[in-house]
Amino acid sequence: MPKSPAREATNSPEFAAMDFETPPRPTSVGNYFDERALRISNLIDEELKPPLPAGDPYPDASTGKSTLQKQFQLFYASQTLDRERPSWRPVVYFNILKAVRMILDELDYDFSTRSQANDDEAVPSSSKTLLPEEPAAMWWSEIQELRAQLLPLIAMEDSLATDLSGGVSVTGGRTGAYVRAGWQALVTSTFSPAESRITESKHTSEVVTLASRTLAANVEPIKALWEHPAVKRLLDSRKLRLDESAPFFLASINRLAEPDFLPSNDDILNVRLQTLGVMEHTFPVDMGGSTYDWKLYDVGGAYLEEDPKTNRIDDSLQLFNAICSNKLLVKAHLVLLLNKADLLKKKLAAGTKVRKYYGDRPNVYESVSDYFRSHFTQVHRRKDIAKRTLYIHFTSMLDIKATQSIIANVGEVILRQHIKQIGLA
Ligand SMILES: Nc1nc2c(ncn2[C@@H]2O[C@H](COP(=O)(O)OP(=O)(O)OP(=O)(O)O)[C@@H](O)[C@H]2O)c(=O)[nH]1
Ligand SMILES: [Mg+2]
Repeated sequence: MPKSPAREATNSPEFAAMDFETPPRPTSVGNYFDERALRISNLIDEELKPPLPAGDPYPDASTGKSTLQKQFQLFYASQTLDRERPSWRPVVYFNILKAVRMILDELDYDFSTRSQANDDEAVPSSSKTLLPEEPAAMWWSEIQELRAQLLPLIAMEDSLATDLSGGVSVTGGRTGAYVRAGWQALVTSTFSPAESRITESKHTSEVVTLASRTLAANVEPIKALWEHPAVKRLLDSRKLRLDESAPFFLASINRLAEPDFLPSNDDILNVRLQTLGVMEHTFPVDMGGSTYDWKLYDVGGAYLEEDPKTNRIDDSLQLFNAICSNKLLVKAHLVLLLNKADLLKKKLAAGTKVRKYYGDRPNVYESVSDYFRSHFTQVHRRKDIAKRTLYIHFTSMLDIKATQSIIANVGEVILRQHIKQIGLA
């Protein structure tokens, strides 16, 4: 049987983000907190069970680190974000092309497996997935027609990815485009011999120009594909799992396909572009009248080895454990952002249940988030060698207003600490 292309492209285990193993048991008992910790410690190996609402994004390994970096940039250096705006255009195109290709691949796979099931006499009728009332043949010819129209567009995906990755070819299949430090210069700037320096210019690579034109010529088939009942059915049944950015971009295709399209802040925050290696960002920050350069290091998670047997919360708890007990970080402040809270809310509202050890607790955001938070608090309480204050925020990094207010708070805490240190010096 052919392998599902969409599942191949996103190899994360279902709901792994919410599924975790036993954290270490508390060493002391007796006080309320330890009892509570012990109880929590028994509430492990939990799983969130689908069903998933229509179009709900598939949880992937990317937690939103680069999105946080963009929010910092928006807060502390919005003029640099304005300058970079044109370089996000090909990334938006890439996200659209990838989504279109994944939809078509999954439709192919779905149709071929369903035909196989129906042809196979040995398959019990209950396993046959082709519903008798479904106008399969009709929608299949519609999809084939759309595919033929969209072929020139999806054929550009790889060259666009290579363009964005600055010539880095990505092995292991079409997993996406990767960017590393300086990528924006590759797609938006050009060398001006007359001025002997790198200048911002209107230069756009041929690939990007072609992608823009091809996209403009294909607005209708893209819309028809995205709104097609066969696609909706695949999304509802969770057979089709797209990048989180896909619904956002496909729903706005008219605007994005305009020839003079310039990405908005929301577009820039929504794009999915994997980070390669470590990228350093510098922000000038005013602290008590003097300007300091803050450095933000954005680490790419793409090449981190993930053990498919170790679930993500457990992974995060182990990492947080190492951070709290790391002597080199003893002078660092601890701010823990538990991101994508909007997705957690959405899933719980849609009836997704926290299963197993969660017991009879209410399956609502307040209770579930408190439960997750307490695991980290517990690790911090036991492992923080410097007895620091731990600031924990549940965040939704696509929400500009809320995230900017958190960044302002974090900034204030650091500023206060800094003034204290200067005072003590
Ligand atoms: N719904 C939702 N989506 C988010 C949130 N934060 C980030 N995203 C989206 O998640 C995707 C991945 O975000 P990135 O910031 O690229 O993730 P990353 O951690 O930098 O990933 P790597 O570079 O691969 O390690 C993007 O499409 C973001 O728009 C959030 O709070 N809620
Ligand atoms: Mg990143």
